[in-house]
Amino acid sequence: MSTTVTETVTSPTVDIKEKYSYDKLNAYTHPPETEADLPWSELVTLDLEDYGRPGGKERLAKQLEHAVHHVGFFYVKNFGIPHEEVDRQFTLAKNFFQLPVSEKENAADYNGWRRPGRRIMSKGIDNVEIFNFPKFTPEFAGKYNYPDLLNAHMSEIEKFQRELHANIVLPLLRLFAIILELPDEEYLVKQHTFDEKSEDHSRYMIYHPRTEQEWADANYGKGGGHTDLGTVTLLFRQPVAGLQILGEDGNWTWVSAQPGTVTVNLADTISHLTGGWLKSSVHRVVAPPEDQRSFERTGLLYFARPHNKTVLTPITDSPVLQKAGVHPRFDREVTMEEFVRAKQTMQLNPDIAAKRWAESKDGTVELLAGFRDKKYKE
Ligand SMILES: O=C(O)CCC(=O)C(=O)O
Ligand SMILES: [Fe+2]
Repeated sequence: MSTTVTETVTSPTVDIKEKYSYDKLNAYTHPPETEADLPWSELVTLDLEDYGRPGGKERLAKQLEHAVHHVGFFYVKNFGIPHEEVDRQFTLAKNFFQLPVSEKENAADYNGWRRPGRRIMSKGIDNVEIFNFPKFTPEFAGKYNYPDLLNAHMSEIEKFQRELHANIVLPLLRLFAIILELPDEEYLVKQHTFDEKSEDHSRYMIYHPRTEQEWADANYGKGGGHTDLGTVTLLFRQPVAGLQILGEDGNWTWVSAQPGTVTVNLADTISHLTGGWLKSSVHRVVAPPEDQRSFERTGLLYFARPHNKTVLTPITDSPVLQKAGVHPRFDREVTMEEFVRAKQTMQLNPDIAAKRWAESKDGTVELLAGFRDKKYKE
């Protein structure tokens, strides 16, 4: 047996793994639930355990039909990720946001760290800090300098992202295909395979507490109604209330924190692919009820998107869409890549966006090829 030098060399990876091991981090715990009596949204809960059973997909599709056409929001449970693994992600998020700015600011562009004060609001600046992880595919490998805290746990962060995609996003896309009566149940899955280039990302997010004056200056978050950009957004249970949905009746209701669930909302792209039949839901995050206002609100999210090359015209071989007589949303062929660019130009450049909204006469702004974004009532 040859002697090697490896036993005397300390690997930096081993060092950071030791330095940032979970027992040395500040453990995340959920803040207590609110006692406030709020108008809660009534959302269906899909039990994904049923998905693999005979007839399960069909049962779940039936259960989901109304929600995806009329509400745009629902919960899923039993998605095969142990809650300890989810809690570890919350702990990494908490500890990441506690790092000094000098350690956070290395990462760049849409992915990586975004400091508070960047998001567009009708009044005031935002209190939100974000870290986006692009997909763990070769296009993004080595593109960002992550802080050591995250590097120490990168394989688990990747595993978690891949599980969200495989255990939740793909099964939901098959359920949508069943609802749309597509001849190929894999139709949408084929536009969302993990390994091909797309701008999916997982996200750590924190809403910092605001003073009463800051909330008043920000109009209590009531101007922040928006739809998300992609296919579906997954949002882990967060007990600090704040998320609201705009219903078909024009009223806002609050999304409650159901234990063991992920909240799912449909977003713009799946709506484009179905000419608006699948509903991209309008939502916003407002000031938490008074008994929760002093808490940080930590978010764990996944934003699913189709491949960049996907053309966003309505699917042609769906009897459901044919019967509904849906129309394209754009006046020419638009790819996902173009749509992402157009929407992010508005999201990441508050000055450009504010100017365009100010110039708008009817509360809408043309985003791309005849498709208009609109502001939602407070
Ligand atoms: O934090 C939440 O509850 C929702 C966040 C959200 O709507 C978004 O990031 O698009
Ligand atoms: Fe959103």
